[in-house]
Amino acid sequence: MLPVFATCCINVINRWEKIMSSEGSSEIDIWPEFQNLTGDVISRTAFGSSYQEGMKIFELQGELAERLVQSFQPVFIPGYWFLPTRNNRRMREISREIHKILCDIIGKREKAMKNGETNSNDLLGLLLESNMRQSNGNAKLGLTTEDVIEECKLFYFAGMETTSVLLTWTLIVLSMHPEWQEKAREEVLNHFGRDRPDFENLNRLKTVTMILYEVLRLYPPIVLFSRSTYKEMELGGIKYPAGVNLILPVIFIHRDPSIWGEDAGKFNPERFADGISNASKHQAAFFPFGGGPRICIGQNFALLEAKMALCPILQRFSFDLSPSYIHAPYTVITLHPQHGAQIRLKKL
Ligand code: HEM
Repeated sequence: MLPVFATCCINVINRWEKIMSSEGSSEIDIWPEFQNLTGDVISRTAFGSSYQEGMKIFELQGELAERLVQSFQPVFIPGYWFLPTRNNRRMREISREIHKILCDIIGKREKAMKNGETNSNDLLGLLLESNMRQSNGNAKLGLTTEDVIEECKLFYFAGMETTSVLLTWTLIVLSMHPEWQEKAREEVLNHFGRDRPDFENLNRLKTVTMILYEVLRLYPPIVLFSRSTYKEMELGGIKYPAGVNLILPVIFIHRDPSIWGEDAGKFNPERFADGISNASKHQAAFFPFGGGPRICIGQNFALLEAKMALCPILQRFSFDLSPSYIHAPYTVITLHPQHGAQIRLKKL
């Protein structure tokens, strides 16, 4: 995984260096840059050699998310989603296109695996291999192709959008707080100098980890998620029948002064100096990756990828906000910068 992260990050950094002016500075909207980066990473880790076909999926999923949000009505009209409006038709078209790309990738891979022509060191290979082993020729056992398609779609969306959002807000916030940018750079240079980061030392980056946690607290990529009661139960002194949908408003809890103190709205990574459990009054108050049995399976992947991307950026550039940047977080399933994230980079 780490070589994949490194290759993708270096491609981005090299491109940034190429577009620098002769004075060694330039303005870049890092939001699409990080979407490309995390799309590239997830395509390669999910689909290995078929990553280029996979890249098309993330463009389509981005459009699907935008259209899904557009389709929410101020007033709920039952059956609205089934009407053949332009938006609904396009959404169905996109879903069919994603389905077809995934079917083609899976079909090719299954054929190659049967012929012994491929290894299984990517997500798709692992899913198909474990499926073949489990079902052992019995089509009724194991995952169906549809199951594999759904797993790939989930992995793709969950893994790409969220991490690109995390990286984007991190650079924005470090531009707003140059003192923390400097602290992070110092730590990275102390550990790695100008060299490529290695796995062992990436896990030892304390300041960078505190910064990432504080960004996840203030700008959680998933601002809310839900749970349903499967039986009658009492929560906080209130009885709920089965089937009630409960919303967990991550962003509100992450910014609640009664939990985090009076400076809850301020960027202060120092609060995580003694770990997550000592950062607030309630251990479970920090939950950007959800919780319980359905907690995000990609949290270590995401944090490692974010650190791997931040290191070469801090090693090679200093950065601040462009005057054209407008701070406007808004939600299109994940928490986006509404007008982009224009950053001025300066070569070090
Ligand atoms: C900053 C990055 C990320 C954030 C903030 C994030 C957040 C979340 C959240 C809030 C959930 C729902 C958990 C729950 O219901 O308790 C989730 C689920 C999930 N995430 Fe992530 N995620 C991130 C990165 C990733 C990555 C990189 C991958 C894959 C490589 C991934 C794969 C998944 C999957 C497959 C699930 C569904 C798990 C299940 O339902 O059992 N996520 N994520």
